[in-house]
Amino acid sequence: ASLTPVGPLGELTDLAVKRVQVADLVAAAKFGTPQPIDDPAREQQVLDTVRTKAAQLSLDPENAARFFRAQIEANKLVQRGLYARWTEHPEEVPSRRPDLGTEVRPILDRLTTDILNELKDTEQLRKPTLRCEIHATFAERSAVVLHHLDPLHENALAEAMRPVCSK
Ligand SMILES: O=C(O)C(=O)C[C@]1(C(=O)O)C=C[C@@H](O)C=C1
Repeated sequence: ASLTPVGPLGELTDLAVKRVQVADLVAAAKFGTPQPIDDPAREQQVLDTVRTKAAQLSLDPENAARFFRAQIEANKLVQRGLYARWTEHPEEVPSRRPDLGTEVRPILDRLTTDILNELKDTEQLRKPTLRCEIHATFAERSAVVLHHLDPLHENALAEAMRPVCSK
């Protein structure tokens, strides 16, 4: 059985869901350590990689970077939400702390590649049109149901998908 959201933006939406879900691992890696949620140097590195790989795919690098800035904002939204939750309910803090550098960021790096390939595959559709907005809405709504997203991750997904039709 496929758990991919419906329509031509289903795969891209699915990858955005995966990225906001990895935010749980990022938060688990950082919570209770001095490592801050915001890491501007890492963000710069992610965006530099995005621009380089976008150019290799003949995608507009600035458009791709805009999409990834939204992915990063969405990721931080989840991290902050989980910090608030875990501060209030310490019993919900994950028992294992994943390693950010060797375990969590490599997952994000693979998602960067996958998302860029989907941006390429959906390039024709992703224009500021009602058609694109409708497909984005359907994919988002189905993702929320398929993945049982809680309000925190649902809001983060909405943030992540905001620039999807703004080619
Ligand atoms: O890699 C991290 O440390 C993260 O928190 C993930 C992430 C991202 O979404 O790529 C988000 C916030 C940080 O400022 C840097 C990067």
